Amino acid sequence: MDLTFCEPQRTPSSRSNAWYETGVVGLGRMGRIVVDRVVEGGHDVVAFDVDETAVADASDAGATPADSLSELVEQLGAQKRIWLMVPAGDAVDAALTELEPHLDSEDIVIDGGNSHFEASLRRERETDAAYLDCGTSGGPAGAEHGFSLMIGGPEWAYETCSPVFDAVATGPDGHGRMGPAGSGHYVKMVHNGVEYALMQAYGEGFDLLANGRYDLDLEQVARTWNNGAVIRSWLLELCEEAFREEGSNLGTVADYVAGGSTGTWTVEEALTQEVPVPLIYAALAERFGSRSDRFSRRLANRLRYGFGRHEVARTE
Ligand SMILES: NC(=O)C1=CN([C@@H]2O[C@H](COP(=O)(O)OP(=O)(O)OC[C@H]3O[C@@H](n4cnc5c(N)ncnc54)[C@H](O)[C@@H]3O)[C@@H](O)[C@H]2O)C=CC1
Ligand SMILES: O=C(CO)[C@H](O)[C@H](O)COP(=O)(O)O
Repeated sequence: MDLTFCEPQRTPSSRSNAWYETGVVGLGRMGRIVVDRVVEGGHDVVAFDVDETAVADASDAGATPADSLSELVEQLGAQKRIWLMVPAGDAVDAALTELEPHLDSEDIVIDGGNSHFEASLRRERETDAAYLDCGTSGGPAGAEHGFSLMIGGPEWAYETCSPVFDAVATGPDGHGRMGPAGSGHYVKMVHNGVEYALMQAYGEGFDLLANGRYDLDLEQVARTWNNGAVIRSWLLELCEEAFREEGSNLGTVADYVAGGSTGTWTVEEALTQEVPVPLIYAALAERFGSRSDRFSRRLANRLRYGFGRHEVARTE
């Protein structure tokens, strides 16, 4: 396995450990939490989103509003630190393209979204600023306790931004520099693969309990497991919450799971590295399989008739 990413050769002409202002771009579910926690941490924030209402709300929460990216840059002054929390993909490139004429090697851009690590490597090469790829975990629930931040990029930039990472994360232990450019988003990609597999494992266990020999209260099972059991976890607490709010049979919750991009990247990378990840792949396949009638199951149904004259189950 050869995963030798090059450390960026650029270094700023002068370093500063002082924290100035943080620009936050993208004020949705996650970006707004970044704003709130940075403000609560005693730092100044300049906030921009293409959605004017989101900017006004962030302003009410103590951020300085910006009507455009160029206004955000003007308000930040020298040594800009800009945290992108926009959807992965085109929105990141669009923001960077607009920011780029205003950036130099003293500036730092943090991408806190779920970007593919190879896109982050490209962006790190293309920008004049120091680029930190920051995998973010904790979801909107992180508003209260903070996120877990997995960060890749130059060490000086990571150290410079540490006060703000302390504020956005659960604390100093809630963030870490994983390594050079790309490594933050690489670790987050694998994190999401693990997330898929854990969700699948809990799902299968509760499926058997829901359809097994006993009439069980699954909220009670989850609560009991969450108190001291080997398999206790935050995802299991979310299972407990789901059964409490939806009932043991999950009520009207559909047999359909959206998402899938980060799990797909994990499986693709595992194939490239020839590392077996059968659980993560199975979880991803189950997710894809939830989106339509399973052709493979329908064919198996018909093939049993072919070889054994077993009755074919039909929809009508
Ligand atoms: N929601 C979650 O649980 C988690 C999300 N993430 C990642 O964080 C990133 C943001 O996710 P969310 O906050 O959930 O998305 P969201 O959809 O709630 O918010 C995205 C915000 O970005 C704004 N936006 C889009 N393009 C923009 C642009 N060019 N300039 C300025 N603003 C722009 C939108 O108006 C919106 O307010 C994504 O990459 C996501 O994958 C990471 C971990 C957990
Ligand atoms: O990163 C996350 C959690 O850790 C996000 O919630 C992400 O959207 C989850 O991935 P998917 O949408 O594929 O389920």
